[in-house]
Amino acid sequence: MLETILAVKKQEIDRLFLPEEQTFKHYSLYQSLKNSPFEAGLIAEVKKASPSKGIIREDFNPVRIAHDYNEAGVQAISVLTDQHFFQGHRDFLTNIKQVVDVPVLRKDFIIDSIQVAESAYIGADAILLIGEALEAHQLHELYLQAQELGLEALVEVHSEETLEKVLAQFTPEILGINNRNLHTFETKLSQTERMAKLAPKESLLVSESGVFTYEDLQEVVGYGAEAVLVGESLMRQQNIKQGVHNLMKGENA
Ligand SMILES: O=C(O)c1ccccc1NCC(=O)[C@H](O)[C@H](O)COP(=O)(O)O
Repeated sequence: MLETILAVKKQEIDRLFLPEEQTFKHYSLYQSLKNSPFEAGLIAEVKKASPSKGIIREDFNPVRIAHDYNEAGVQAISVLTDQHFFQGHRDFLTNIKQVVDVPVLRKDFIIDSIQVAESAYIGADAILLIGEALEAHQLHELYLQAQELGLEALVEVHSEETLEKVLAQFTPEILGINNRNLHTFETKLSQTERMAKLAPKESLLVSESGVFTYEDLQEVVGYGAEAVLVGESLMRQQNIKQGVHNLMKGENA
């Protein structure tokens, strides 16, 4: 699946145009996650559909969802901007940026410098860079480009092999462990346990995918995660604010 997504992404890049320049207020993802009042920082995702689950939320108003996340006290909002596989759009991010005062992460498959520039143009505070999608030197170049443009990067890896490859090049400030294997879609929270042992102490560790409940949150925090990235579980909640509360504090709190 990852190869298919990247092949489509390359075609999109050939047709990509930059939108008009706008000014946006910036928020730091790292600082926001570090200062979370919960047991871990929460990056709450705006995600209508996915290759592994199909449509996740029929009643999908991205700005309303992001507004509710913001009111619920999340530390950051992740916005899927990929259209083809996730039914996202880059305009979702720009529109969301107008109504929230937390950092906004652009969730897409970034493999080219023009997409990093585009991310700054559309108002992202941070971008996702996927270790499995890039050579380590390319990833580092895009990371440095993002920094020059005032963006942070969440550097995501799934396997030990990819983590070693990235760390041989540089130490990311924010390191995501994706519990989902992007080739098979198998998702195990124990991936965070395995990978946390190899992660540098200096990196802020984010556990991504497959976190559904407060018990799941406690499990990955126990493995060393300082933040979680959650999509499906929150997107299936009718009441988003209650969903954030239940996830971060437990249903009986
Ligand atoms: O979610 C998918 O099916 C997927 C498939 C292929 C590549 C990436 C995919 N997801 C991106 C993500 O990393 C998740 O949206 C994110 O970590 C949240 O996961 P979840 O809480 O399990 O929705």
